[in-house]
Amino acid sequence: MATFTVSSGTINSLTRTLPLTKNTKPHSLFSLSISLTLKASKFTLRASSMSYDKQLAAAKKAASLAARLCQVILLLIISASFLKKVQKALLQADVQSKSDKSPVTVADYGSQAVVSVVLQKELDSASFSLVAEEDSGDLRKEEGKETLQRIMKLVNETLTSDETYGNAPLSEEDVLAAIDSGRSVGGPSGQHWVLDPIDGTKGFVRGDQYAIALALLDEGKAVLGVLACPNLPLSSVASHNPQDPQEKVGCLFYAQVGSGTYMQSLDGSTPIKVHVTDLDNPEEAAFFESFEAAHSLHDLSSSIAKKLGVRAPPVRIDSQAKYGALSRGDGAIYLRFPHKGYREKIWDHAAGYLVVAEAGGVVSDAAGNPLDFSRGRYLDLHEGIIVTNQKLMPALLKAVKESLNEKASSL
Ligand SMILES: Nc1ncnc2c1ncn2[C@@H]1O[C@H](COP(=O)(O)O)[C@@H](O)[C@H]1OP(=O)(O)O
Ligand SMILES: [Mg+2]
Ligand SMILES: [Mg+2]
Ligand SMILES: [Mg+2]
Repeated sequence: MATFTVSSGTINSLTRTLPLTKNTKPHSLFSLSISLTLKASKFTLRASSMSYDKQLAAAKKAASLAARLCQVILLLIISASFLKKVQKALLQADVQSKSDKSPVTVADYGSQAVVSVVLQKELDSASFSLVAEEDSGDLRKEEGKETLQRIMKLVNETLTSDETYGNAPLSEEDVLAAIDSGRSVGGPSGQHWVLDPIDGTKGFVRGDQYAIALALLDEGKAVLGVLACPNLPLSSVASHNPQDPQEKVGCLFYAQVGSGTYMQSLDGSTPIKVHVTDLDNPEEAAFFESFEAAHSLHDLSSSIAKKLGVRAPPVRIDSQAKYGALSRGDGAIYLRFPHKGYREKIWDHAAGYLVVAEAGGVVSDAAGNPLDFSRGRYLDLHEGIIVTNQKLMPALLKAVKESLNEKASSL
């Protein structure tokens, strides 16, 4: 039946527009089979989980290739510290500052261009919509010319490393256009890709954790989430020994709505299904927070952890790698409380959200409301974001509420 390829979002909008009157005879509608799907929520789920396989394959390919580009640049940046002054200065030009003072690198731009090109090559580019962090403004300026050439070279090398793309190099203009395809404003209808080409740029530049985070929204809901975490160990972060050269790093997490979360190595091992921890005693919980104190109030997190009775110190890592690590049970709680005035963006959470939700976890704002990705480029939130499993969430919400009240009354 044709409706098997229709997503639940499309079914909802179709049924909204069907001319249903009290005289409508069930058999007269093109598909009262569609209205049956509304009753049969199981079918709707199956339809939605079956519908995104092609997009998932494209998203995994795009994120893996972008990760390859980032790791090449990271090696150069790290080795720059061993090079002579001139080369060092050249490579430091790879890291620049945006108007909001946050860093951006040739890898952020290159990753965004690669993901945009791969998705458009693999899927129907006519209906392509991408909400992404970077834009080409600075690269179009006179002083951005050299950087742009470098990005173009890196993007072309990355794409030709995949034999399916042959050898048709992109021009500077193609690269600029690919980056700027990320200017979509998203919203509640239709399908939109959501990309953070490097989430955790500060971690990337330090050689620590970062992620390429790619999600697909359908009718405002996250239906696919892919997180490539090139520096995340394949084993638990809790037992990871960074001095051990035998320990493998490079994880690819992916989730499709209704189908669970899987992890494989970035170099292509067999995927394994992952699940959040089933811990119910907060005293044994490990909790994640930002490495950067400027990104999240560490004092507030420690007050919450104390109320819960958490004994272990926080695990501080950059980027949505925290969502990936939590989805496989490396830790039980992730707390994020940005400083006043900071507005969270959808690309910083959409992929991580689905990876955790499909692994059995819960992601909400500090008041317990689900995250709403349908409102454009920003997330409108109450205070912060909290993530844990179903069992720990009630106690966590209570501790968060108490700590926020204490903070408010101390001001
Ligand atoms: N002042 C800020 N407060 C909160 N988050 C921020 C701030 N500045 C940048 N970010 C974003 O926070 C995320 C990383 O946070 P963390 O590693 O602390 O979880 C990144 O998405 C980063 O953007 P970017 O994607 O540019 O790195
Ligand atoms: Mg940034
Ligand atoms: Mg980010
Ligand atoms: Mg980013």
